[in-house]
Amino acid sequence: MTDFIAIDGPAGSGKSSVSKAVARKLGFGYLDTGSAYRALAWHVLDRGADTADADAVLAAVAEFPVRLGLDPDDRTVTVGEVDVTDAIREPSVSGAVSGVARVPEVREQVNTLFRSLVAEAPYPAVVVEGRDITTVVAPDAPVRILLTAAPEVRAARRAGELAGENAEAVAAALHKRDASDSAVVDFLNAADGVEVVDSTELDFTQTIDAVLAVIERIRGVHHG
Ligand SMILES: Nc1ncnc2c1ncn2[C@@H]1O[C@H](COP(=O)(O)OP(=O)(O)O)[C@@H](O)[C@H]1O
Ligand SMILES: Nc1ccn([C@@H]2O[C@H](COP(=O)(O)OP(=O)(O)O)[C@@H](O)[C@H]2O)c(=O)n1
Repeated sequence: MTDFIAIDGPAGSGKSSVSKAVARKLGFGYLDTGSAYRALAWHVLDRGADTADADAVLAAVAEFPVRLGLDPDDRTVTVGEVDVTDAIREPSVSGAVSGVARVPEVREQVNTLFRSLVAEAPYPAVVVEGRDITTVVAPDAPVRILLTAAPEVRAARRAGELAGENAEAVAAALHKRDASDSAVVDFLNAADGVEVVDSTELDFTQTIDAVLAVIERIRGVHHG
């Protein structure tokens, strides 16, 4: 059985970059669950529909040929024949994604996909990051981490990535998305047994080391 290393947290807390680095370091797979929600939002928009329309979202998810890899060095995402890797990071998709994430049938369908990708993974473990991995997708995972950082620090990191975008607009969009998303699943408070890593005062390398320390401690305890 492939182990889940479950990591949740709000936007810009470092989930993707830190999880990827940890997976590389340990020779594990990496699954960015947010990219599935983003790809579905892209798919809804591509069909000329609105993600606020739950019926349109359900129609789109019924025909949603998404492909996600587990290689931490290849973040390619495709929908059918279309490579959407870059398009799903566009502000238009970020602004629309919470609409698809709030539809329960969508969550069930993508969760089934995530569990089967991990079950069939050619890795001893997969670092799976998102919002509800520690609580819904893999509540029994041996390692469960909530990665947090102060809101202004998260907004500044995301604005730094989106060069050319207005920093205040990026911050406002990020906080609005967190508010919508946290009404669906709680990723601001750690569930019982979930370890908190707060990266507010840590640089990137220190954050990776903090996550590795949690994994090594828990897996060390489990496997002697
Ligand atoms: N501890 C940290 N210190 C400084 N920058 C960081 C830290 N962790 C992540 N970053 C940077 O912040 C940005 C957002 O991180 P990302 O991994 O995309 O977050 P998330 O997946 O949670 O939205 C990236 O540019 C990343 O390199
Ligand atoms: N497990 C997950 C992962 C993402 N999502 C949704 O997908 C969106 C994009 O997730 P993401 O992880 O790519 O976002 P960032 O934190 O990278 O900005 C979130 O804003 C949520 O709406 C979710 O609902 N559950």
